[in-house]
Amino acid sequence: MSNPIYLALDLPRLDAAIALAQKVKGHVGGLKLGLEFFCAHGHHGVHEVAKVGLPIFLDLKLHDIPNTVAGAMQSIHVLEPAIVTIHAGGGRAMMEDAKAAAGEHTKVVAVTVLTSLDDGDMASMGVGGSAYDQALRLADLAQEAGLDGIVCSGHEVAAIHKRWKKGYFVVPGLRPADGTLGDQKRAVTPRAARDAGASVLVIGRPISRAEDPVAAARAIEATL
Ligand SMILES: O=C(O)c1cc(=O)[nH]c(=O)n1[C@@H]1O[C@H](COP(=O)(O)O)[C@@H](O)[C@H]1O
Repeated sequence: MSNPIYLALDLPRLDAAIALAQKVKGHVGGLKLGLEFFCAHGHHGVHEVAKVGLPIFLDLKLHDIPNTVAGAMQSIHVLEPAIVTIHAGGGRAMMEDAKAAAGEHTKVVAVTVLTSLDDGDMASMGVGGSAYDQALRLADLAQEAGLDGIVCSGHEVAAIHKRWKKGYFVVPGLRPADGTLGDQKRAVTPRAARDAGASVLVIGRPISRAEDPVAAARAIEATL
């Protein structure tokens, strides 16, 4: 099985992101470029990081009216990302149009409930039920819309897997057993997420902020 870890390169500097990717590339299976990186470096930055030679996950979390999201998907065709994120909360028509506009080899996955949110946040946003309930509802909607998969926490992935056998499941909010949570509220260990059926394990700060990122990546890889 190929390495399921995608390293989140949430760094403001292009040279630092490339240097980190080069260092750990033997211990991760792909590189995730998110909003911090894309807003700073755009297409040029993606092309530069792609030279490291690993698949690119473009985490743009698109969320707008269907026409605008479809246009954005077309604008990133040329980057040939392996994975792109949109928000399931944009609704079924938005997800359908995003998938229709995506490149043939790009997996389009919808974020259900961010791993930085918990049941209290659901209540404060007027969402009925728990974060778990909402993640399952939005995963069903993403499946109906014909997407490739979803992003969810390690707490829901097993239940969603049961309802969507061929889905592609991206799980962030991962922390080693002794890791610092930071802003993540629904965290599990990388091993627990993999055992629950995650296809992709997104890991950022536990590697990028470690004193020795290579040792941290190796240690996580060894638990899988
Ligand atoms: O779409 C994502 O990748 C994502 C969804 C989510 O619910 N939670 C989440 O943390 N992420 C991303 O996953 C990465 C997690 O980073 P760390 O918390 O540093 O491991 C960040 O780049 C987030 O943008």
